[in-house]
Amino acid sequence: MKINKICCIGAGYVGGPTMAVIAKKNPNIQVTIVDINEERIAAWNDEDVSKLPIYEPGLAEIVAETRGKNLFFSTEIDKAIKESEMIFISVNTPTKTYGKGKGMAADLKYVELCARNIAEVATTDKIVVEKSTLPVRTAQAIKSILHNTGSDVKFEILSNPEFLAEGTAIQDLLHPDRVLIGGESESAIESLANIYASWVPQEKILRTNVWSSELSKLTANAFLAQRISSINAISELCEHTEANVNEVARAIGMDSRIGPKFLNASIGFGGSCFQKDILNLVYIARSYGLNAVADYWEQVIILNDHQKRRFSDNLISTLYNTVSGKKIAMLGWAFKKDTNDTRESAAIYVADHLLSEQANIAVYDPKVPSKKVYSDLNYLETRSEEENKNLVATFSDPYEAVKDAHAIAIMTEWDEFKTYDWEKIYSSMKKPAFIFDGRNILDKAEMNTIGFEYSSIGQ
Ligand SMILES: NC(=O)c1ccc[n+]([C@@H]2O[C@H](COP(=O)([O-])OP(=O)(O)OC[C@H]3O[C@@H](n4cnc5c(N)ncnc54)[C@H](O)[C@@H]3O)[C@@H](O)[C@H]2O)c1
Ligand SMILES: O=c1ccn([C@@H]2O[C@H](COP(=O)(O)OP(=O)(O)O[C@H]3O[C@H](CO)[C@@H](O)[C@H](O)[C@H]3O)[C@@H](O)[C@H]2O)c(=O)[nH]1
Repeated sequence: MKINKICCIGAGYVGGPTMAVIAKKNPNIQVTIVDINEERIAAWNDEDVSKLPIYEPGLAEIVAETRGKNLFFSTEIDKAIKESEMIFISVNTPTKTYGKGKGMAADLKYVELCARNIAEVATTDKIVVEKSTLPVRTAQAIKSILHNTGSDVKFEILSNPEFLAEGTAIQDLLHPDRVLIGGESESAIESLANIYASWVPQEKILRTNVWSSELSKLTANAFLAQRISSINAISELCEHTEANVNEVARAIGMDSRIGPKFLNASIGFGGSCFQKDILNLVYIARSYGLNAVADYWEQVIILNDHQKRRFSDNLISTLYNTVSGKKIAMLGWAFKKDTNDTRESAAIYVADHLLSEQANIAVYDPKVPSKKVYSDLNYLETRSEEENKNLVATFSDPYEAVKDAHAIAIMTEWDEFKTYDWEKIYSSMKKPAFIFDGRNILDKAEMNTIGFEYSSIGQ
């Protein structure tokens, strides 16, 4: 099928950047991104591209170049579905918070709503592309909804999982390691492959069956997260021996079979994907009675929770076993650098623990707005919104955030933290002045020379 018009349902961290790059690389295809969230669409349409709802290096430039030409953002979902030959479903698939599979399975209600919406309004044949991360065999459910409309409209379903990482989304999209397309219909697969072929070499476009494609996405995330839990497990052992986790990571990473990437010990991984997708994998394995498989992958999450808790426990015990009434400055709130996304950020859980110990928390993050910090904490429902308001303060100037603090906790590896005037910071803090570097970004010897009591992960 020749594709002239694409619709993407879901203007989020995946839909926005992915479609912007598809539009840039395919100027003859009209791409419309739709969403039920009016505020989000309005922000995508803001004349000032620095106000886009998502911060990603390079994104604003591409939106400025393509928006209004062949890239459009709209809330008119039905119209966009009707007009397009190809529809991407890129809505959120969070962990279920209710009913069967609560806390484990992926909640597919948004995906199902999209399928029903497409089934209801489509009057011409469509290729429907699963861009969201979905459990194995979800395409089957979408197919069943679409094929039972009673009309003679034909639907082909493809799985095309996205592998971009936030903070590097545009570079990942422009230079993907691979593009994965799972499907039954060769012509539908080639229609989608042609769109990517505008900039991705053919040998990097993999074609598989639908289920391999769906499972590959969950597996890739499980393997990546497993590496982090593995190095984090070793970091704890390093802290009890004379070993240094950075040196260990470097030494093992030079083995070409292991490789150097994704071996940074940390306060634990965050983000909207790793935990959700592994829990989903565990749930699927258990639902087939594969308990050994489920237990194996679940350990990646257990270790990650342990790592976050260990960080806050260590902070409290180092501060003479109490943080009550003490000011703890948290540098960074996003789950990683170069994004304004805070979903599952370790900072939220560390702050919550410290607040339960009656600490006063001062937060500075270069990209996360103040109201997001409060909404993340309020969402946990550990204490009243008023208490969170009283105990937590947010700052737009890092030097103000750290003033009179008993300790600094580095939660995100923002590059700017390395460039701060740490002598100035030291002189403005309470003494002894502690730094808990959850990202191993500062130089221990330099911090000790300034006078800080410096501790990091696995050193
Ligand atoms: N964030 C990432 O880095 C990343 C990377 C790869 C894959 N994924 C997967 O991609 C999917 C989307 O993730 P995201 O981070 O973009 O989510 P997101 O929450 O940022 O965006 C999803 C958007 O879908 C909209 N939406 C929900 N239901 C809708 C409906 N029925 N009609 C129209 N709009 C609807 C929401 O309003 C929201 O704006 C998830 O399955 C996720 O696992 C995410
Ligand atoms: O060596 C490392 C690498 C990462 N992290 C942490 O791990 C989390 C996730 O980081 P990253 O994977 O870079 O970002 P995401 O945007 O979550 O991307 C992951 O999740 C996406 C959603 O499925 C996938 O598309 C990507 O391929 C996959 O990397 C963050 O908290 C990082 O700080 C570490 O602690 N140590």
